[in-house]
Amino acid sequence: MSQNIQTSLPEPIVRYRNVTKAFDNRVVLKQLDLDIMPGEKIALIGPSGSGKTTIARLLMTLEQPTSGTIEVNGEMLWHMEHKGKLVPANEKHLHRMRSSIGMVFQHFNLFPHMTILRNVMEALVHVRKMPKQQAKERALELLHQVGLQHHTKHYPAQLSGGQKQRVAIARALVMQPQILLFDEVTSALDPELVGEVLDVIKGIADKKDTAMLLITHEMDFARDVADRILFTDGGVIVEQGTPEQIFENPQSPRLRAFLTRFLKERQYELASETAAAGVQ
Ligand SMILES: Nc1ncnc2c1ncn2[C@@H]1O[C@H](COP(=O)(O)OP(=O)(O)OP(=O)(O)O)[C@@H](O)[C@H]1O
Repeated sequence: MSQNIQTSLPEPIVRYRNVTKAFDNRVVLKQLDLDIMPGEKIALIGPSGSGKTTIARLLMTLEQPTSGTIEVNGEMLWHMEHKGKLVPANEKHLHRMRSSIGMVFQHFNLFPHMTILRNVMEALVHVRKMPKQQAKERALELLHQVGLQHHTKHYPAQLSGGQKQRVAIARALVMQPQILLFDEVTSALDPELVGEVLDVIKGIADKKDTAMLLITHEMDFARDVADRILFTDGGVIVEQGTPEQIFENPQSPRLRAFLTRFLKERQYELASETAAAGVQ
């Protein structure tokens, strides 16, 4: 007797279709097609100005596409149904869609007048309308997870850059987003603080089934964390693949040139660090 077993592939949680973005007639993203699967970890690499941040800002509703569509969980981000027709999204729709997406920025964006605990609780209480005690418990759990359980009463100004960034990560995680966006989260940090933030992100990537879009210039980190790497240049995805494919067998001349340049810069940095250490 044959059994009719139906296997259905999971649906992407994010779907960019033919998305173009122009600023003042200057096209910075060209006809982007991208699916992000549930739990998938994607690293976006590429030269400065290649459109990486724009990809994330479009999803975060900080920018609107010039053309094309973005769907989250099968629902249009920038459009909504009204009387059976698709109409431009209103603020309420955008707000609801945004609530399943978390973002961590380069410059932390913490509230300076609030304690670390309040910073992490704030959105639970005011956006999710969660009772304060429950929000506090959830926030404390997250602060523990990022290793800041002893700093809950401190203010952002009392923390190092790495600690501030870990608060920002806890604040994004506390909302239990389906997808987390990290935009160059270590590029404003002193080199000695980079590792602690990358370790926290790696820990989250290993433990949680949250999808992640990581924009990074840290190639070793991208290799460690990502399931898939996208290389963008000139507003298009030039090449994509597993970390092994991208770093060990790059196909396009643009990606090869980018990686070569990156390696040279890295060697130069290492040589400078070694020379500086020798002088001390
Ligand atoms: N609000 C804006 N107005 C005008 N131009 C913009 C705006 N935001 C981005 N751009 C331009 O769009 C292009 C792509 O920028 P984007 O920040 O997406 O690149 P990126 O790959 O993230 O670069 P980086 O690695 O330097 O952050 C750049 O040329 C940038 O100057």
